[in-house]
Amino acid sequence: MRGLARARSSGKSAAGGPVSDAAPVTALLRLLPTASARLTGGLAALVLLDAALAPALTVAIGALAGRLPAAAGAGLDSAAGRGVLTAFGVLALIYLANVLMDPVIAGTSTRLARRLAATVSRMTMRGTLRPAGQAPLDGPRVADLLMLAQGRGTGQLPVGLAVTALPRLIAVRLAGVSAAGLLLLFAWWAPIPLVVAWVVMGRRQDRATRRAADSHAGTTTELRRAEYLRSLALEGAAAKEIRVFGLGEWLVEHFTRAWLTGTRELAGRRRADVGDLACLAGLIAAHALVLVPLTVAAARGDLSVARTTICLQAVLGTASLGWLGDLQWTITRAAAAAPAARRLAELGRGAGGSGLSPLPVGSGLSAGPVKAPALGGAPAHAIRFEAVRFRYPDRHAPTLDRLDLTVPAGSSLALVGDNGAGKTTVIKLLARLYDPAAGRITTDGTDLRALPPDSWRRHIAVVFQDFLRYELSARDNIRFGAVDAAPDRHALASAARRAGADAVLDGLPDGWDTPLSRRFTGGTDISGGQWQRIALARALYAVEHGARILVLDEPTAHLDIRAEAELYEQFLDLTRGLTTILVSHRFATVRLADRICFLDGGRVAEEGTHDELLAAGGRYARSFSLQAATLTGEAHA
Ligand SMILES: Nc1ncnc2c1ncn2[C@@H]1O[C@H](COP(=O)(O)OP(=O)(O)OP(=O)(O)O)[C@@H](O)[C@H]1O
Repeated sequence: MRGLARARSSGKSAAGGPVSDAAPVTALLRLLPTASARLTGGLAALVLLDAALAPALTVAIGALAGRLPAAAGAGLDSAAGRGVLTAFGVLALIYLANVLMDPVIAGTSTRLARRLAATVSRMTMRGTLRPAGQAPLDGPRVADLLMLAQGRGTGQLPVGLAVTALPRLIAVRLAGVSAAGLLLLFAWWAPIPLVVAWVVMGRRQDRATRRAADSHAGTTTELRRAEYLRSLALEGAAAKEIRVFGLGEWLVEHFTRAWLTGTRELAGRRRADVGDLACLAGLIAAHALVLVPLTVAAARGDLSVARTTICLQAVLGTASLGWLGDLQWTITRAAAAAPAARRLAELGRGAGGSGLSPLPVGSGLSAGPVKAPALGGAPAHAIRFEAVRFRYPDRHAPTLDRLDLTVPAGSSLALVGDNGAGKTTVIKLLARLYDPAAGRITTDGTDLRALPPDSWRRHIAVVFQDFLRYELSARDNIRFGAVDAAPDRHALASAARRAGADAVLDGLPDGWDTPLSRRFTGGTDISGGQWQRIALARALYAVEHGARILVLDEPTAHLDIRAEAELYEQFLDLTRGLTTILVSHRFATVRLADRICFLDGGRVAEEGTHDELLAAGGRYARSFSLQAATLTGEAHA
């Protein structure tokens, strides 16, 4: 939230783009019609009606009280008595309407709250998914916004609660306004001191609430750490490691520490100071200023019983213009998701928002969509990295530094190098998750930045090192390789067979429909190697639908020796006609490639076939011998 506060003062979104500056409640009010214009309109009408009933009730009580003295001795069948009965009847009707309004308003606001929660999630998801590149999503500021938009800030309440509380707040405020108006029955000046005193007091306390809300949200980096540690303990993914390494107590302790640090400012209660006491004194003085002359006028008979009763109720009613404690607190804390969602919804909008750079001026190519290269967009000749320089935003040193690399179309290239050499980064740049800071990447001479990222990506099928294990059906896991295409049973079966995933599917209780997670009914967990085959099948399904560049980042990492050997046997079949990039530390895998590049210091240090590189006796040859010696040693042991 500190990021938000800074962004507010600079007129920029914490998420990067320019957005309107909106306090939580204002942002919430703007979102409501988006959630449902019909329900918002209906709710506004109900709230206005409800607000009108409050002064009507006050007046009806006054009218009844005013008729009671005349009817006291005359009996109910007298004209005065009938007047009392009529006044009572009207009062009862207004009261009944007042009582009935509550459930109607509650029902309408609950329906609107449901819609709003969906709208906030939709805006957040769309905004987060919009940037074509990954850069706009990196960093703690977006992480803070995401947490707030999901209602996971500390002490934050579900956004729907703001909608259910808001009508009550508005009704109470309007009742305060009408109470102030009724005081005009006594004197034109009577509302002024009470309204001023309550409004000043209310604003003061409201500011203090906002400060507390802002300060607690400002610590979200620490609170996110706490949240992360808690989720590690409570969610299944880390259960094995936590037990094996005995991390349980460490997690509990560090969670507690992060939580307490993060919430310290929130926990610190505000003490009453001189300003508070002055406000209180002003409030007492304002009441005295009105009540004393009101009582005197009533005692002198200058004010009728009915008017006196109405005015006394009205004096008490003006308190609704002041601080409404829990109600305001609830709304402020629940509405915090609204500005965060609005800011996230702006992600990726405007120049540079995609996180990808436009084509440099003078490059000779238009920045708009260009005619796709031959073979439906896949390279017919080569993909080239030309003097590519790239640095991650939070890093000082470049990860790639004047990297020159050629991948001839239809051939396979292996990237090797030490941990952190930049192999995966090369893949990310090729998939345009990031763009180079300098240099360019071309496909048959066309700069990738001249191609719409989405259509370029259709030509690429990737099995990332940390590929996703979707907790969905096996079919969906594979179909996601070409999600826009109509599901094609033959293509699915062919991709599964080529990836060696058919045996995995045969073993599933419900075949293709089995959810690959025990968290879902009928679901099951599968092994790391089996997941790798499913991920490979996903990439091959993309190939079945036209992708011509296949990227395999550590394709054999989870495979057993037999499965690895099988992959080698099938390698030519799997990659035939494709431009293939292999990233691996396993030289047995690497040597299958037509050419091998050894990355070091952000550029290509050695390049050639396996035999050429061995003959050169450089880093590749030394790494290969080391691995071979280790494996031989293991075999002899
Ligand atoms: N999102 C990121 N933000 C900041 N730095 C990153 C990010 N991703 C990678 N890096 C850094 O960039 C460098 C290259 O990482 P990369 O993942 O490309 O290496 P790699 O050669 O694939 O490594 P490995 O063999 O360990 O998989 C590393 O120093 C890494 O810490």
